[in-house]
Amino acid sequence: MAMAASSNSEAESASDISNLFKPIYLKDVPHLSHYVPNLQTRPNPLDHNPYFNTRHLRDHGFYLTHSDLVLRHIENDPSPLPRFAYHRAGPRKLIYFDPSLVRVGIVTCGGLCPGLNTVIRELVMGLWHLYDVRHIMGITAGYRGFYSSEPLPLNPKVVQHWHNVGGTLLQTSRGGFHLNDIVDAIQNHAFNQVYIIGGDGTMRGAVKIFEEIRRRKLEVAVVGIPKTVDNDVGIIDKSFGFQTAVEMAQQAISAAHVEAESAVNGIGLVKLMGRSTGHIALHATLSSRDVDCCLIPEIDFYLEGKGGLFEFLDQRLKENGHVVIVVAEGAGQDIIPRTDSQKEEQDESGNLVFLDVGAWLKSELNNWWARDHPHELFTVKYIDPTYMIRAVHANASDNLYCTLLAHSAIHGVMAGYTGFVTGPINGNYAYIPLEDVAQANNPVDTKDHKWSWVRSITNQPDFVRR
Ligand SMILES: Nc1ncnc2c1ncn2[C@@H]1O[C@H](COP(=O)(O)OP(=O)(O)OP(=O)(O)O)[C@@H](O)[C@H]1O
Ligand SMILES: O=P(O)(O)OC[C@H]1O[C@](O)(CO)[C@@H](O)[C@@H]1O
Ligand SMILES: [Mg+2]
Repeated sequence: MAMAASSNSEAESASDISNLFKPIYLKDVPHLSHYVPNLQTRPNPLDHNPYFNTRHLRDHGFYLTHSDLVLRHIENDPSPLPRFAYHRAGPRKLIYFDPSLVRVGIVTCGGLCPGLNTVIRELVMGLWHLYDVRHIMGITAGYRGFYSSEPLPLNPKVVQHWHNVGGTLLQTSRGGFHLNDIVDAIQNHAFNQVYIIGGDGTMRGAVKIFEEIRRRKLEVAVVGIPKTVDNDVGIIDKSFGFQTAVEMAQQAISAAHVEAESAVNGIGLVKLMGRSTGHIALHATLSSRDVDCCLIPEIDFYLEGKGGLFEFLDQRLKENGHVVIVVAEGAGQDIIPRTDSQKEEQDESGNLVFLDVGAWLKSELNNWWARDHPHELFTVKYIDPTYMIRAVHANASDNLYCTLLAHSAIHGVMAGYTGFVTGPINGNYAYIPLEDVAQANNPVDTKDHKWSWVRSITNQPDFVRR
């Protein structure tokens, strides 16, 4: 019997790994040589850089080749989904630009995120010290800066201390995306390398810029560096600044806990960023362990009745005397009453303006308690650290991440790639088609282990009406 069982399970595990041999499709990225004829190549200047030993042999040398790939899924995925591979980021033996003729434009768009200034600094440092590029310009105040203001000359001396400063010293903005004005400005400034740092909206704009540049057959490489404190950009492992934001959120949660615990029937309510994804709220909840309930945009919730939030809070207050709630800014937007004009309100980029879910919840909580427990003490302390978690400089690990991102972007552009994004996939830096990143979003997967883990430590309801 034992023998039969063991050979059965061996046969099962042997057949289980057949998916490892599914075909792998390469997600190629565009290259300048695809549409610009007769491009000259030259040896990589790293050959003569005293800090790099380019003759040092790994398996096949210091430089990466077209065959160095990163797999999208490294686990044995039993689903019928296809398997994809991306070009691995890093220096190439031959480059497609004469460094003395390179003219760089760097722009930051969208909301702030810890690490923006580090990425800019490392782009400047890397271009200057690795590739001897001397003409580097910062475009000020987002996409509109291309056509509405003079660029800011950047060099190592100017950017030396930028990694110690939050925000973006180039400034940023929303809106102002006028494709032809932007590409005309790129031509007028004779930029041939454009580094675009921003979130999902920025990447969608970058695709259009790249396509227009290709349509005009300009010898200009366009690279996107994904930035989003919400971690809502897909394909890459996570976005820079996200970890810093989660770390900063701990202070708010901890304060909410102290306030709630020090009151009779105290509720500490913390609103964290996350327009369409609850990653910050989820990760902050898991790291803190003081949170009783985490509300995210991916899960609808309701207040009244069986299985609702109030029933859960009632119970938890009876058990513990206090409750800490973390709510992502995009949660509950469907159930907050809106006036007609609020339904229409958009920011300059066309994103719907959200109502303050924290303020609404606070008022609903107070009404509920006054109605159901009129003679008992009750306190809601609402903490909204919104900008405090993103308007800070990057922590050590995000700073390192920003450096690797910037250098990966530079190596890819110098090698002639264009219309791509660089970012880590399974811990390895890769070149990903811009279009794919612009289309991919990254919601919290509420069916996977991480969300189950949240539910298991908070024991909060699943908000499924039964
Ligand atoms: N579909 C689009 N096509 C062209 N440009 C776009 C598009 N969506 C947004 N943009 C432009 O990209 C810039 C940034 O967009 P947005 O304000 O949505 O921020 P984001 O890049 O998504 O960053 P975040 O959401 O993390 O703050 C703006 O200048 C906006 O006009
Ligand atoms: O107030 P701002 O600068 O428009 O930014 C707020 C938004 O930016 C983000 O930080 C990133 O999209 C969101 O979480 C938030 O809704
Ligand atoms: Mg966005």
